[in-house]
Amino acid sequence: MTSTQVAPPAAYTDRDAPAVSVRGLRKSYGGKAVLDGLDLEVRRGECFALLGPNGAGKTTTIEVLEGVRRRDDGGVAVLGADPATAGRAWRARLGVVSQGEGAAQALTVREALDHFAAYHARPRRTAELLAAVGLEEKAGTRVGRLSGGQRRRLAVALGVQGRPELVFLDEPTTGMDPVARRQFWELVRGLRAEGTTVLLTTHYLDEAAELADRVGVIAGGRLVEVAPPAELGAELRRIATVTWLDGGSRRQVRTEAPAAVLRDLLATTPHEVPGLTVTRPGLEDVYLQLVRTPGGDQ
Ligand SMILES: Nc1ncnc2c1ncn2[C@@H]1O[C@H](COP(=O)(O)OP(=O)(O)OP(=O)(O)O)[C@@H](O)[C@H]1O
Repeated sequence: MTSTQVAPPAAYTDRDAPAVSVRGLRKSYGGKAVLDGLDLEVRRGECFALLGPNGAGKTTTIEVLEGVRRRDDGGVAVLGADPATAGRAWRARLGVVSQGEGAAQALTVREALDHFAAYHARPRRTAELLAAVGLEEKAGTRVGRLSGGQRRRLAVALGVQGRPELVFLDEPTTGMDPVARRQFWELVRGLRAEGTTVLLTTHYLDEAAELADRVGVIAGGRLVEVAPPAELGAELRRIATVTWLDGGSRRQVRTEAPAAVLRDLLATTPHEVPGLTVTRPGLEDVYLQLVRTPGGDQ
């Protein structure tokens, strides 16, 4: 590995230092660069959502941060340590919900939670976890018999069982039904209220908007933009679209000054303007444009 060794300065142990700090992260598979100089900072106590198309490198990034994947180059500090060399004490401060299948198929849900509780110094109570992820009725069911969405719920419960300072959630709600997703959102809000730092990946933009203090979009191997969800793509959001019906046909104007367009329109129309709407791009529109930019040639 040619990675730049980040010698964490004393400040990194400070509660005010970022939970995650990444500079110039590079990773290739078979000569093809997936991460091409990615910079990322996650502040202590925030919920940060990593967005990006399939194959953009979100899981690769998270795995490098968890210390389970080697990087080719770049400086990485997670809770003040380099994940490539950090030890068990550091790992105990992390919670991980990965995309993979869990183990312990033969145990019941309750047995699995009780079993893994022994690995933590201060585990959350099994009953509390079962309630938090809505698996109380499945407590006596073998893990191997759970549905896909129920397995995700169990994975989330196991990921937060040890009261981690920083939790990585890689597509945590994939396969969950809408009720379970909302339950999960409550869980994440609770974690955040306790001061836990959360780094999650998701393809659900409503989820990112609901949960994240800031979102980052990966495209073309880099983070192309970082902002609070409502401010992402501020430039793109300046353009409003005014639409209305004119003699049965639909008219549309894209403008940075919708009020002026409306004034002109109302001045020339004696009655109501049929079908009049003013819209601005939402998070999804902005996201789609960001991942289509030259930086993110997906
Ligand atoms: N072990 C590996 N060997 C070879 N290529 C890999 C390996 N792991 C990932 N890749 C490739 O690297 C790219 C990034 O994969 P990664 O899983 O990080 O993307 P992602 O953003 O998490 O995607 P998704 O949204 O689909 O989960 C993909 O093209 C993938 O095929």
